[in-house]
Amino acid sequence: MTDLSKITCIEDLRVLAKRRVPRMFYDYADSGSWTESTYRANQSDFQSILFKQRVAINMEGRSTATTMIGEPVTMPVALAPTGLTGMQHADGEIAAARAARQFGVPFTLSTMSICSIEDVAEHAGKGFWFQLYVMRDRDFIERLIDRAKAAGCGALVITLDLQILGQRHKDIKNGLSTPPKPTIANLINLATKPRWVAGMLATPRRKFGNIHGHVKGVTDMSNLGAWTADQFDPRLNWGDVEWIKRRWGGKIIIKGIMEPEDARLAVDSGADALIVSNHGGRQLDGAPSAIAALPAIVDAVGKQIEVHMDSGIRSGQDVLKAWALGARGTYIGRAFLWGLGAAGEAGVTKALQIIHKELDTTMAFCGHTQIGNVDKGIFRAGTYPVG
Ligand SMILES: Cc1cc2nc3c(=O)[nH]c(=O)nc-3n(C[C@H](O)[C@H](O)[C@H](O)COP(=O)(O)O)c2cc1C
Ligand SMILES: O=C(O)C(=O)c1ccccc1
Repeated sequence: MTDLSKITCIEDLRVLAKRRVPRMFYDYADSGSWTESTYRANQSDFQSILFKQRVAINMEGRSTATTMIGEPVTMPVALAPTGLTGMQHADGEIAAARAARQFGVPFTLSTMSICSIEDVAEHAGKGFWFQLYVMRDRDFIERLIDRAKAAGCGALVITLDLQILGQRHKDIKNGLSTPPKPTIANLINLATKPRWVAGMLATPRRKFGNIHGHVKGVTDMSNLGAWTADQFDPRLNWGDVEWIKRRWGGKIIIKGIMEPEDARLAVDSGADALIVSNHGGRQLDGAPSAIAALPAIVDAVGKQIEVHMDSGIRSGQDVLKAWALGARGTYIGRAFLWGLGAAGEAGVTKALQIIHKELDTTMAFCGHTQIGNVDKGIFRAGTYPVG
């Protein structure tokens, strides 16, 4: 067991993950597309918003508990769907789902996970959501939807911002694939990651669990970029959301909205929530940060639909800022992936503990004890909105 007692912030988890995770998979997570300017803006725009410090207000009896799409959560934070999570750590999706369940926050499983829906279902709690990527093969998508339903997933998160893949230079240079190819460079790098290798040798799961063995003819996914270009449906549109919603029959969350006009279409689609997101800066480089895009979307549709956000959250302070600007839920991607890479399930738990403590303490310093009462009044005038 790793001693996590000196780990005090998400940045510490990132540094440890970088040491323990093979370079190809560390780089895959810590990448944005092209110049990575949107990836950077996601964080720097959070930092430019300043709090108003209040004093001598009773801080006792604090609570960060609320609901996301009616689901009780201990704080408005869910684990974002992330592809290849089981390559950050052996059986990574199971580890993350267990940590989320224990903490009382939702876990979202990506279509592109290593552990399958069925693998994870045994370990996930009530907040087990499935993220859908729409492929050209509609029969496969229908089966995927049915599998998520059979596994008891409480919401379907439909991602609309990845019909094609934003180019991430490092993935191409590293020859990203799962399992990694036995090249000299990879073998040399793996030799420096004994914990990771030992974990992987103890599990059979190294390929895409929702896809391998479920789609006829799909065996070679070693070139992920080429495979995505081949399989993902570039014609995806709002009409598809309609048939998916009908087939699913449960709660729907639309992921990847950055503009009020698309937010209105998400409302029209009958979704229960939308996620303001630029995919963690991994798709359209040059798009604004998600925290900059959030206020206009809350203004446009916040009374009709639950607005969530992700992209750039690295602390509980960021969660509080998003909440105060109207996000009724947030998602963390890298923040939990780094915990996972650093120390498996315990590392994800650590990430959640860090974020919860930062959220709770900052709320108190801003003069509030109940997250439900927090609004824009916690900000210094002139430091928001950003962008
Ligand atoms: C390594 C990685 C893989 C991802 N894979 C998916 C995915 O399979 N499906 C999806 O909808 N979003 C995916 N995303 C985007 C996340 O769901 C989320 O929008 C993003 O990570 C939020 O930004 P953050 O990492 O700064 O918190 C991925 C993000 C990362 C970092
Ligand atoms: O890497 C990603 O951001 C992502 O969503 C994805 C896309 C295609 C395959 C695997 C993951």
